[in-house]
Amino acid sequence: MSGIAIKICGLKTPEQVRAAADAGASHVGLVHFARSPRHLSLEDAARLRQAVPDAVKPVLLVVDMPQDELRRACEAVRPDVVQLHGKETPETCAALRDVLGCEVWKACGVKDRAMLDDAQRYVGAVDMLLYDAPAGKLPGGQGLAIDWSLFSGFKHKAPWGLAGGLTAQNVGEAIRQTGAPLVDTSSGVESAPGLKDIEKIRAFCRAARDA
Ligand SMILES: O=C(O)c1ccccc1N[C@@H]1O[C@H](COP(=O)(O)O)[C@@H](O)[C@H]1O
Repeated sequence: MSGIAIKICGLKTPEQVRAAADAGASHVGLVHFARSPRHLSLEDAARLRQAVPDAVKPVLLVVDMPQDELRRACEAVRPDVVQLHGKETPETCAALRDVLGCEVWKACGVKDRAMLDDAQRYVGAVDMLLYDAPAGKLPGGQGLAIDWSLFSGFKHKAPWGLAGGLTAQNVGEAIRQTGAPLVDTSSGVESAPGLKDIEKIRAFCRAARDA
């Protein structure tokens, strides 16, 4: 069995959190972004966070949230990780990392080698770079895959993870092609936008662990 880290994002119920944890997820994502079909109020996110077992890290996903608001959100939800999925600059990320008292991950949209090179501006400012497809109508959660061949021969200078359109069917190939140490999925384990499917969560975790 591989030691790959697995994040299942956009969970809404304690049953889904338990299913992800039992299936071997290392991280579960709680989305606080009003335009997302996976949005949770801070009250609901704080309640759901209590259902996360100690062995699993809760990740609070936000988009371009002002520092003071995000600090208060973290006090309420107590995540182990904040995932910044907007246009936050390296300077903003570094400042947040200083004040939040938890890990800070930056999602970077990449569709070509120039965008991958540009994302390296965040090295040193964040705890992990999470590569995703570039923003479309929404900044993420779009089910769009990256061209994995971009990572071929790329020398990573910081911890990193792979997101974007990952499913039980393609995650094994994605891991083999990219060597990603962490994989992250949201829409790939749903039966409709915002509706998680527990069987798909189990199948995704199995496929990632078996890769
Ligand atoms: O999940 C969302 O609704 C979302 C909203 C705004 C920003 C990011 C969001 N999700 C993250 O996007 C990537 C890729 O998701 P997908 O697997 O392609 O659906 C992942 O990190 C999600 O956590």
